[in-house]
Amino acid sequence: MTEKANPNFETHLNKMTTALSILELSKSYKTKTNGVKLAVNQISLECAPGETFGFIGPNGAGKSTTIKILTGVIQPDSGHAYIFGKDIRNPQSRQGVGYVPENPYLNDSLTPFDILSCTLQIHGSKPEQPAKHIMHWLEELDIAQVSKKKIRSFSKGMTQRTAIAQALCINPKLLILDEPLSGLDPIGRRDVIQLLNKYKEQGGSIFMTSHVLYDIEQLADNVGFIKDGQLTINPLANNQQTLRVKTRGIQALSGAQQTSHNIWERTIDQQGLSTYVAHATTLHHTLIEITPENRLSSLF
Ligand SMILES: Nc1ncnc2c1ncn2[C@@H]1O[C@H](COP(=O)(O)OP(=O)(O)OP(=O)(O)O)[C@@H](O)[C@H]1O
Repeated sequence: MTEKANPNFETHLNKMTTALSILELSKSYKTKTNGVKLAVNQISLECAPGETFGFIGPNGAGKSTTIKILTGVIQPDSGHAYIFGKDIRNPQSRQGVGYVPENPYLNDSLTPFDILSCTLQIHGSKPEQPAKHIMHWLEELDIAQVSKKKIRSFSKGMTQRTAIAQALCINPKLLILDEPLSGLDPIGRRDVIQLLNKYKEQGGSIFMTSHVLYDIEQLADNVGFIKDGQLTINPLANNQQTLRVKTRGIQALSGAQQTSHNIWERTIDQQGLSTYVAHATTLHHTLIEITPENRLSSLF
């Protein structure tokens, strides 16, 4: 596509400074009953360099469809997207972009070492000592010991680790991650979150989906909530933090639920906290804990 053919050319020029920008992107599918399903409905968003954008929404909301468009797997019906100012219709835009798909498919006759080696070549990435560089990333993902084993013998978690090493080894200018933590055990999840935070600290940009909202809250600077193909940016921006208060006592507390014997829990906003705790104390309750509620979960 030429610049002149793009009706949003002026906006496009402004987007040269963003890691990712999406402008009124739409995609529909034909349904089995000859109908049309609008999977992505005129969505627009921006992810600045060095920013992590969390892209969340329920099953079937349009997340993977958006990611497939960005990664060139499918074409949009209309709209535009740019990676560091390059139109995604140009495959060059994806040079230097690390991608972890949902359920990564890796050629199972290859080894992690082969896969990272091919990936470096495809992206024109030329580390000084390629073998050492590859082993560094396999060590970071804790799969160095199986670097020469074929993927076909791997568990889901090991395959996922290989896909993440593959995305990171090119020193990516942008990471596009579709459920990157799925299939990982708790230690693996913690390690990968640490790696992603390190990548962020070094100025990396991330566009990611996750059903684990806690992970998004840990990593994302901005959040987009998509439902039925429609996107809301930072849906909780003006909401107050809510808190979960747990107390122990015999008497019932108004608004609280008894979750086990003599244990009472209630979600409350910050403003109401002191009154509620004072009320609980009057009724001889002991405060057990106050924890921040996962605010994003309230969107679902
Ligand atoms: N190839 C396809 N053909 C027809 N419909 C499709 C196709 N791919 C996705 N859809 C439909 O488009 C909508 C969006 O699907 P998509 O996979 O983008 O959702 P998602 O947000 O990634 O969901 P999940 O969280 O379950 O992965 C859904 O209604 C889905 O059934």
